[in-house]
Amino acid sequence: MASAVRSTGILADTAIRGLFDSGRLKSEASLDDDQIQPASLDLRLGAVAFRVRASFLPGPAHLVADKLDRLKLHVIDLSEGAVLETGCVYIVPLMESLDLPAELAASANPKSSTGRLDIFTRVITDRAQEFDKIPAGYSGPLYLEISPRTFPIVVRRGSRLSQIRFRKGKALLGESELLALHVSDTLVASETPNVSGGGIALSIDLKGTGPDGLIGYRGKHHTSVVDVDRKNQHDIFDFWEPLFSRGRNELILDPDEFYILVSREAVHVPPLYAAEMTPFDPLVGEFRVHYAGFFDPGFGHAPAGGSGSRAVLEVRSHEVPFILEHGQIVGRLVYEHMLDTPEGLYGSGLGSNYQAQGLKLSKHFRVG
Ligand SMILES: O=c1ccn([C@H]2C[C@H](O)[C@@H](COP(=O)(O)OP(=O)(O)OP(=O)(O)O)O2)c(=O)[nH]1
Repeated sequence: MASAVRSTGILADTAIRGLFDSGRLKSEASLDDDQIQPASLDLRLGAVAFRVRASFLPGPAHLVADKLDRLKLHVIDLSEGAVLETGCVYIVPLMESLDLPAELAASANPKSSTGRLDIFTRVITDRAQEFDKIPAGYSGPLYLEISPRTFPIVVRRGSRLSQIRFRKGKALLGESELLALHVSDTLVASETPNVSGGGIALSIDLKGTGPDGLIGYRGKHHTSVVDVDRKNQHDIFDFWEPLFSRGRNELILDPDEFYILVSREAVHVPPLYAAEMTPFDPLVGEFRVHYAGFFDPGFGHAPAGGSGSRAVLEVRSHEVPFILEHGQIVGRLVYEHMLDTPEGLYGSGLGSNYQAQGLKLSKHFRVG
């Protein structure tokens, strides 16, 4: 594999390990074996959760801890596991903390498994004016805001709901670079690739691929709890209602319901790139696609067993019912350069859960 020679880009697994070795990244417990991913680090919950009245940003003059002193309603011990209820907002200090050098910034995103469970999460830093953005040179603790939307969840100290990427300088591909990469490496398997708005468009599949015409799932209400740390644990149909195309090629999104749908196109992230899904602007007011936006290097990459991987989309409509049509553009993938070649690629022996996926619910569910 060709190695990257760049001065800007997203840090790969080896460099993330290097951040720990040099004390730029710290954790109150030793790392889990699979915590470092090809282009990101999973963040772990600490031992307590603060139930707060409402979400907040500390703003430039405040530490999160000061705000918590004023806003906390209740402190929950996570050492043996605890239920976080839907509709409530919790703040959890994370085990990992940062002491970034001046040239390194970072950004956070829910893990795909977290997004697929409709758990709203955002990372907050001291003096933050934005969620999920960690400014270059940040030194201090990290906190996670958690608000389960559809299912109550069980979490515990060490649960991994969110992930962080480290970035040196500007790494984003411009549109001409993106088009050239698409021509050489087929990023999105479409006969008419749409490169615009800084990304390459993804559209929705509402025809269904299998003989039964399954197009997606809608989250049920008043379910049992989902344990975020247990795979293949819950029966799909206790939590999800399957949706079928029945020849209509469209889906009416009900307000305030949560849907898992899938992209029409297969997606590919070559090894020297990392991608992120962003909303498609003109439709932002009508519905929201995805919470979890990071796509790993190697996702959908044939040598890493990824041929044909679709993007799973987390969709929620806002105020009014909205008709989604087959082939409608719902998001864009933006690509960034990696600073170095990852040692491991998504899907290649890393225990990845979603390589070569079609329409796939989170790893917590099983059929039957
Ligand atoms: O909205 C999204 C976000 C990500 N992905 C894909 C691409 C990504 O590379 C893969 C895994 O994402 P992530 O690493 O966030 O998932 P995870 O929950 O940590 O699962 P894994 O254990 O497989 O890494 O899922 C989607 O299909 N839809």
